[in-house]
Amino acid sequence: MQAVRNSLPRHVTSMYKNINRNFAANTLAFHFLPGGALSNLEKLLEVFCTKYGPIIRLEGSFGAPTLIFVLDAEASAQILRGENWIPYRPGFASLEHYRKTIIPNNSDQTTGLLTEHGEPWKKFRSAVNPIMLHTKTIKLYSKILNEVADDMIARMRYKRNSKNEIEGKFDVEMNLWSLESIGVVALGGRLNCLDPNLPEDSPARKLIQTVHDIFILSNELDFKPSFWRYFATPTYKKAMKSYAEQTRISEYFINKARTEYKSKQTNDDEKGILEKLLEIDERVAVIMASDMLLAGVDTAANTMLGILYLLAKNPEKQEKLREEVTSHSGSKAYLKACIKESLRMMPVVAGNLRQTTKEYNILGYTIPKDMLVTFGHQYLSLIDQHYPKSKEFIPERWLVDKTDPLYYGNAHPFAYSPFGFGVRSCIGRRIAELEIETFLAKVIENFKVEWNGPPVKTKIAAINYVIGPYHYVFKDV
Ligand code: HEM
Repeated sequence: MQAVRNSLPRHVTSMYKNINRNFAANTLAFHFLPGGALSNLEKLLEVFCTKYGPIIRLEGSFGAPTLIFVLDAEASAQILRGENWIPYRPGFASLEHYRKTIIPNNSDQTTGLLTEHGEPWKKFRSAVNPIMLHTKTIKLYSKILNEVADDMIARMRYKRNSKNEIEGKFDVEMNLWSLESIGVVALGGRLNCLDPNLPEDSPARKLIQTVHDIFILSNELDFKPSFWRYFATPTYKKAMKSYAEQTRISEYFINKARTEYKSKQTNDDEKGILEKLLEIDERVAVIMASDMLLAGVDTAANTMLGILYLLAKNPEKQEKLREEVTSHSGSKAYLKACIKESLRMMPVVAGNLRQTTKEYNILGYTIPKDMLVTFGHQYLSLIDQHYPKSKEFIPERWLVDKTDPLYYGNAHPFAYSPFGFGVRSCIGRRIAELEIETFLAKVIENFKVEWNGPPVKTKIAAINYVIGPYHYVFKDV
């Protein structure tokens, strides 16, 4: 059996090298491709797949690892299932370095879901799963997430100009909403990110700034070429400071929440995620809170940016959603379908990643042990073979029955994977869905969303970002 093909024409090999120079260990970093737009990546993968087949090897260079692209749903299924005992997903290298080497006496301590692998990851995940994935506990946040959504709607009205556009950077606005939302879960209370009069020196404002800095800095260190592994670069120093600051402020909020919990008697049914995590171990609570703040802000914010864009471009679908939302029937079927469809077309994570723990022989290729493999689910969910009329926003495909050619169940189940797969899939999925459902329903109830400009641009850094200029228009319903 031949090892994964790498007998490529010279120009393609050199293009690969360019790619790999910018490729870091945990995800795709294709923003440097000409134009930096996501469509380029899709086109590139389409060309690769047609020319070289569904399994492609990108040779590593300049310290970046070699990467295998899997662009076949069944092959993805075989590897992801084969790796589902203790999945190894490398990444967040600078954060891992901070948690394992910079924090004193921490080398033998668990550091959390984003930075652990193997048995330590499994132990941590087993401890937090029953709390983080408990439907009843998640539902406790409905009321407060409604309040956050109401406040965000008020903020949007306040920020709107005479043309019904939001002044300033709309992505930052969405980040404030998502940080406020995940803050109530991770830190047990409101951060007041949405308050225009929040004092400059408040811990909340510092946390907002620190989380923002971390997104920028970790992207620089983890996904772009950098010498921080050899010496302390200025970006490295800033990142270490930000990681420390985030831990310090998280501890501050958690201690505050702990004091409040102590003064009131709550029965088990009313205890939220933070309260329950604190009962396991304060360390676990602080780490989990930090990871929620890191993993839960840009992801939810960019998902919202994508959904609002797709609904703006499909006014009749938006109207249908508005009918459901304003009927107050309690049904969320179309709302959920719109979110699923949006995550199919504009998923925030383009490709899941695993490091193989054994050799695989698939489709005539050998994928050795210890290879980084990325599964191109965004590519797969945008081809007609899996989703007919794949480039069209059709939420109905998630609702129709088997007899309809659009029925989503006709697609291979591994063609769609916005929250990852198996035991290592997104632990914040239910929280994210509740946040997004709550806020999206309010937006559609209050505003007719339009897009007044050329097609939206996206870029891939650690995740898919919807980038400006933002041409959203929010007219009163
Ligand atoms: C729409 C929003 C979100 C999307 C699309 C998303 C997507 C993902 C994906 C694809 C993964 C990798 C899964 C895998 O490797 O199989 C992941 C992991 C993770 N996500 Fe999310 N996520 C979202 C929101 C959130 C939120 C709100 C939180 C906060 C609780 C969160 C916390 C995490 C954590 C901690 C992990 C690592 C899990 C582990 O390794 O065990 N995510 N997410």
